[in-house]
Amino acid sequence: MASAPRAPLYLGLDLSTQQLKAVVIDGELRVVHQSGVQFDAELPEFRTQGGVHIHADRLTVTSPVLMWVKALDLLLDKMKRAGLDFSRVRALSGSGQQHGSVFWRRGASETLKHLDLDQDLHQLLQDSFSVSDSPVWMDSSSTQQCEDLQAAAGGALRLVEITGSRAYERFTGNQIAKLRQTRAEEFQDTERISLVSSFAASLFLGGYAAIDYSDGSGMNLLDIRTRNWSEICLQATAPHLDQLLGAPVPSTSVLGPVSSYFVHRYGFSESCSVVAFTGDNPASLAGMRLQPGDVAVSLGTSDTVFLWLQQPRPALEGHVFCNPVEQQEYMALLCFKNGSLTRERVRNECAGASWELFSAALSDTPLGNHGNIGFYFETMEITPPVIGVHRFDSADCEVSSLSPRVEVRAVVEGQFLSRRLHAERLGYSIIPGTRVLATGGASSNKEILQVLSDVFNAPVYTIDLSDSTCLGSAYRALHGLVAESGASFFDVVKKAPEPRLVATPHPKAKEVYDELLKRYAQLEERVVQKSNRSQSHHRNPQPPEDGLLALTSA
Ligand SMILES: Nc1ncnc2c1ncn2[C@@H]1O[C@H](COP(=O)(O)OP(=O)(O)O)[C@@H](O)[C@H]1O
Ligand SMILES: O=C(CO)[C@@H](O)[C@H](O)COP(=O)(O)O
Repeated sequence: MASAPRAPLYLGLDLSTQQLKAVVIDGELRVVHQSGVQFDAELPEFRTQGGVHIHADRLTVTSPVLMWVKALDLLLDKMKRAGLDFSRVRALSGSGQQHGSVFWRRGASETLKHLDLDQDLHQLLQDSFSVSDSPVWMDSSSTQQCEDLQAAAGGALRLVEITGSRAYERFTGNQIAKLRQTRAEEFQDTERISLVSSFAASLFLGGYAAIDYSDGSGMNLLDIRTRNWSEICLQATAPHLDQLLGAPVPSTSVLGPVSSYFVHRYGFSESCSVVAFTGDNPASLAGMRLQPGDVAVSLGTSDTVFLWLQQPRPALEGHVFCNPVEQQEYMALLCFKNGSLTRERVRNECAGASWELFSAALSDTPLGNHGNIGFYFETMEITPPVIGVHRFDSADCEVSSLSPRVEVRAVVEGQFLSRRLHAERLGYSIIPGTRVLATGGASSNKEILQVLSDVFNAPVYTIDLSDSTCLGSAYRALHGLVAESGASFFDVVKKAPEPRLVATPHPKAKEVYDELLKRYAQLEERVVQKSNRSQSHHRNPQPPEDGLLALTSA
């Protein structure tokens, strides 16, 4: 049934690595509109590949901040042309790729307050950023700053206890420390630092938006228990950093009404509320209505595995974030950098650049791939932190190539064995009744999901949209309006359609993959040792005190 012509709508956005997307839902939680802007294809003037620029050192990875602004201009124009009545939007929220940072130049807050209706945002804001290329989550160039932060905090484990993660190169605090040290002038000229999520919220607010607890947990700066910036981490990162960041807020906070620029230019209502934006993985948790016991596997640019956590469980691998929908609880996350782009590269080389042929190769090859196992860490991986492509035959001998169809199955099986291995190492296991909820671009591929189901030996479910981040943002917008009065997120979204079962494990899956997982673990150890040996050959470093040699980049 269509919604009444004046019935309220809720807008959810996602500013991710490769695109900016929007979903609009009505009060019955039905999707009434979807739009998107692909950075590479629709904003070619910024010359990005997969939404980013990889610098000559292969470690520094950035995106042009004005590309993101221009994408918002384009997206809103598209939505207007498609006939979306913005005046019905009661609340909006959004998400951004995690960890990325935006550096606002002195005076930018005044510019944001007085936006001229007749100009596009990207014209109005062209001088508003002290750093034009924002560091993003794929960056792994801040190894030194990670070591410094861990030393200041009293070791990696102590940092985990405070912030939920040991020091990671892509985490915002380490990127800020690097920028302060290497680009002092730009840093001096900075008035405010946003995450990608709070940056996007600032555009809608016409003023600086607060960072929410959940995305703030991906910075190595937030104390995830007190939900305040950690003094130790702030001091180790940059002077007066709390002023540059502003105070963090609960993820359900209403930050204020949409700015008059959006009211007059696009017809938003003056009372449309902007609810705090958060990270894309936390938003995805909301979009899939993940429950304790479920395991989410996101197959976007990055692959991530995440779960609902009642209490933080500190570990040197993976992350604990504040939960985006239940303020006193948490979520755990593992991130893998070599996800969709690696599958795409193998598709291009082995399956004629066609997902249909890629899927056919998966269907035509047997579970376990005749014992062949592959590691495809084409760029410096996060979990585990190694680089290199390695293929092994059934006798564990390293081989230089595999036939195209075997290579296709090797990349997908290898990735999912790794997701399962590292999730199990953190203590998470699939038990009868566990649902694996898949999302992200590659979750539209049934054959890939069949391999996921087989490797995890568990049923895989999806929601109707492969894009749970936008949907989660729209749900969060709706919840934000009533969260203050104590309404729970799950009560507000109880009418949402249940996830659908899309794959069940093959009867032989357990036998095949329990065995293969053991071999995968041993071979991964070999690959890590080999990579560490070649790194120490290049750099000859002293082993760090806490044994975290893995932190160092190639
Ligand atoms: N049919 C498909 N099979 C496998 N992967 C796909 C398919 N369609 C899209 N993808 C992958 O989805 C990725 C984009 O995922 P998405 O979640 O939209 O990215 P992000 O949100 O990180 O920008 C693409 O890089 C592409 O490799
Ligand atoms: O670094 C992480 C999570 O820690 C990534 O998951 C980013 O949040 C990017 O997300 P996608 O664009 O791949 O969805």
